[in-house]
Amino acid sequence: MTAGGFDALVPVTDPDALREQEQAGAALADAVRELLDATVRTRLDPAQLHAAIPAVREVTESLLADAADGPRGLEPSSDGRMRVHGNPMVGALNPFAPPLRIDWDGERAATRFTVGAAYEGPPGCLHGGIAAAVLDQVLGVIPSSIGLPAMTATLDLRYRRPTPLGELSATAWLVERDGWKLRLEGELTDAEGEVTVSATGLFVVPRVAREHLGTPTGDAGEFAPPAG
Ligand SMILES: CCCCCCCCCCCC(=O)SCCNC(=O)CCNC(=O)[C@H](O)C(C)(C)COP(=O)(O)OP(=O)(O)OC[C@H]1O[C@@H](n2cnc3c(N)ncnc32)[C@H](O)[C@@H]1OP(=O)(O)O
Repeated sequence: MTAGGFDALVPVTDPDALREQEQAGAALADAVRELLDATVRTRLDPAQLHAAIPAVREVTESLLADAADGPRGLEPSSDGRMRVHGNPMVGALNPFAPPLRIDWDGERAATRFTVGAAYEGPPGCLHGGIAAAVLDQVLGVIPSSIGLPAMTATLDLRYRRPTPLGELSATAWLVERDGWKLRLEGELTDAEGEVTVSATGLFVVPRVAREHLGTPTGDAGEFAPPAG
C-alpha cells in the first residue's frame, strides 16, 4: 500500500477526471523538476542565462492564469484518499519533492528515491535538513497508516556519516504506542546499504483529531518493534 495520504476514504464524484488532472499535474512537476536540476547544474554564460529567463517567465504566467491564491491544503485524490499534493517530500504536484513514494506493509514504511544537485549540502552530499525532512515524512506516514493521524512533536537525528547524492532509501517503524503518543524510529541508507542517518521521533495525535477518534487503546498490538 502506498502511504502518505489519510486512510479514511472520501467520496469522489468523478475519479477518472481527477486522475487525468493528477497525472497531467505530476507530468508538469516532473518537467519542472528537470528544469530545477538543469538550473542548478547549467554552466551557460551570463548572456545565455539571461536569454532563458523570458521563456521561463512566460510559462509561469500561463500557469498562473488559473491558480489557487495560496497553498492547496488537503484535497481528495482519485484513489479516494485525502492528500497534500503540494507536500515538499511526497507531493506529486511539487517539483521540489524528490518525490517520495512511501510504501507501508503493516510493519515498515519504506521508500527508495533519487536526489540530485538541487538537494546538495556538503559537496556531493545530501543537505542535512533534507535528510531530516525525508525521515520526518517517512516516520510521519505511519500514524495515519494505522488510523492515528499525528504530528511530529520531537524528531531526534543522528548523522552518522555523510549521505552521498544519488539513490537512497529510507525506512521507519513503530516502536511503542502510549495512548495518543507514538514512538517511531527510522533510518536513511545510501546505495551501498550503509545507514547514514538514524532518527527517533515522538508523534502526537493532536487534540482536534483526538476528539474525533475517541478513546485510545494504549498499546502497540501487532505494531511491535521489528527484529534486528
Ligand atoms: C490532523 C492531523 C494531521 C496529521 C498530518 C500528518 C502529516 C505528516 C507529515 C510529517 C510530519 C510533520 O512534519 S508534522 C509538522 C511538524 N510538527 C508540528 O508542526 C507540530 C506542532 N506541535 C503541535 O501541533 C502540538 O504541540 C502537538 C500536536 C505535537 C501536541 O499538542 P496537543 O495536541 O495540544 O497535545 P497535548 O495535549 O499538549 O499533549 C498530548 C500528550 O503529548 C505529550 N507531548 C506533546 N508535545 C510533546 C513534546 N514536544 N515532547 C514530548 N511530549 C509531548 C504531552 O505531554 C501529552 O502527554 P500525556 O500527558 O498524555 O502523557
